[in-house]
Amino acid sequence: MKYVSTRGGIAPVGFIEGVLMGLADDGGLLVPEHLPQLSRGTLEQWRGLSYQDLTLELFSLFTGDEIPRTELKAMIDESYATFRHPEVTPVRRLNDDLYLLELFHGPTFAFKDVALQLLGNVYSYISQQTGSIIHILGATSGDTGASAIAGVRGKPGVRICILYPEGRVSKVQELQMTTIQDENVLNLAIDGTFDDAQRIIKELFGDVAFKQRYHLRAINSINIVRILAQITYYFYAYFRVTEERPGSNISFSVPTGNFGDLFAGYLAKRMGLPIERLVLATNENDILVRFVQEGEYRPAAFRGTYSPSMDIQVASNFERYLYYLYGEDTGKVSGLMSEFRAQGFLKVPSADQEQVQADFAAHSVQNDACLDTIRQTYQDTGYLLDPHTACAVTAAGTLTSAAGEVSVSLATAHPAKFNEAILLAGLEQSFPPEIAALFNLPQRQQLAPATTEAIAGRLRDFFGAATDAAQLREELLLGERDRV
Ligand SMILES: Cc1ncc(COP(=O)(O)O)c(C=O)c1O
Ligand SMILES: N[C@@H](CCOP(=O)(O)O)C(=O)O
Repeated sequence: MKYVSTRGGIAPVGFIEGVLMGLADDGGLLVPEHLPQLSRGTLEQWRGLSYQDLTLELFSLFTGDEIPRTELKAMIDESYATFRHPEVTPVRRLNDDLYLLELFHGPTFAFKDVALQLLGNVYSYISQQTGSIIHILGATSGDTGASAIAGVRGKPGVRICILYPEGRVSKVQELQMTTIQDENVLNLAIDGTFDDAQRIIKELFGDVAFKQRYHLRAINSINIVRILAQITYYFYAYFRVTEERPGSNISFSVPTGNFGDLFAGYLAKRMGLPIERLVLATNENDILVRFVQEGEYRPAAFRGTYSPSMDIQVASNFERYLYYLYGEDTGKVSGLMSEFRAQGFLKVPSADQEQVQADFAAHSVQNDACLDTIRQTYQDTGYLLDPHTACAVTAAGTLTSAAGEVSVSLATAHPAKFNEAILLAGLEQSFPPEIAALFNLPQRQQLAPATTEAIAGRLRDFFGAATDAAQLREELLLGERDRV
C-alpha cells in the first residue's frame, strides 16, 4: 500500500515512510493511494473476530508487507493488553434505539488511546528496525496529549513534546500530562487556543528542513495511522449491534472537533461497511455543522464550552474529506486550501453541498443542552455521560431517524475526565483510582508564548542534544560497518 498527499506534491510513499513523514512534505495530508473494498462475505467472516484480530485484518490491509504479520499481531496484542475491558471497545445498550460505543477503557480514559497505544508501538518498532530517531511533536486540546505521552513515556530512543492551551483543558487532562516525570516528556502550556497550537505544529512540520533536522514525528491525526487504527471500532460496533438487532440500519453519531474520528467512520463506509448515516455532532464551535448546512467553511470566534476537547475551529482532517468529495482530485484540493489560506474561508458550490449532506447529517449542541442530556440520561438510565458523548447523544436524538434505524453514539471519554461539567449538571461521581491518584502528584510543565519562533526555540533545546548524540552514534555505527 502506498500513500499520497491530498495536495499531490510528493511521490507516493510506503507505510513506514508515511508514518515518519506525518504531515506530507508538500503541506498536505497523507491518504491511502486506494481504499480496500470489502465484500459482504468478508464482513460476515470477520464478524466473530476479537477486537485485536479484527484490527489485525483491517490494519494489515494498510501496512502491506512492510510489517510481518506475526510482528504486527504482537504489536496489536500488546497495545490492547493495556485496556481495562476484555472487549477493548464494548458496546452498551442505553435503550432500544440508542447504543453507546465505549471507547474510554484505555490508560487515559479517552478514545485516543485506541489509536495511540498502537501508534506508540509502531514507532518503537520502526525505531528498532530502521534506527530512525523519534522526536514527537503534538498539539492537544487535552486528550491526545495525555494519551500520546502514556503511549511513549520512558520508551528508549523516543522524546515527546506536547503543546496545550493553558487554562483551556480540564483539570484531570492537565494532571494526566503534567504529572509524568519521565525525562523524555516536555509539556508546553501555551498562551493561546488549541487552534494556535495546531497552527504552530503544522508550520513547524511544514518547514521541511526543520522537520528533518530535528526528526519531528506526528501523533495527532495528521498522522494517517491515527485514522486507520480508529476504523476498527466502527466495524466492531456494527457487528455487535446487528447481532442484537438483526436487519436494522445502523447510524453512528460522533462528537467532532478535529474531524479525525468521524473521518475514520467515513472511510469505513467507503470500504463497504453498511453504515446508514454518519452524524456530525459538535459543541458551540460549529464550523463543521455550518459547512454541512450552508456549504461555507469559515472559522468563527472561539467559544469555551463544557466539552473543551472539541473547542476547535480549524479541523485538520477536513482536507482529507475534501480529497474524497472532489473524487481524489489533488489539484482541486490544493486550490481550495490556497483559497482558504488567502481568504480565511472557503465555499463549495450547491451541487457539491448536496453530496456533503448525503455524507453527513450535522447538529451543534449548545452548552445548556449538553448539560440537560447528561442530567436526563442519568435520570432515565443511571448512566453518566461525559460532555463530549452527551453532544453525540443530543445530536442523535435531535435529528429525526428513519424507521428501523439504530443509533450508536461514540462515547469518547470517561466522565471522570470532565468533572467540571458533571458538577454543573448537578451530579456527583467517584473517580476511578488511577484518576484520583493524580491529584497528589507533583506537576511538570513550562509556559510558552503561542508563536512558532518561541516553540521552535524550545524544540531546539529539547530535541537538539538528543539529535546530535543520536546522529553521532549513527555515524560511528556506519563507520564501524564500513571498516568491517
Ligand atoms: C473526548 C473527545 N471527544 C471527541 C473529540 C473529537 O474527536 P475528533 O477530533 O477526532 O473529531 C475529542 C478530540 O478532538 C475528544 O478528546
Ligand atoms: N481533541 C483532540 C485535539 C487533537 O486532535 P487529534 O485527533 O488530531 O490528535 C485532543 O484531545 O487533543
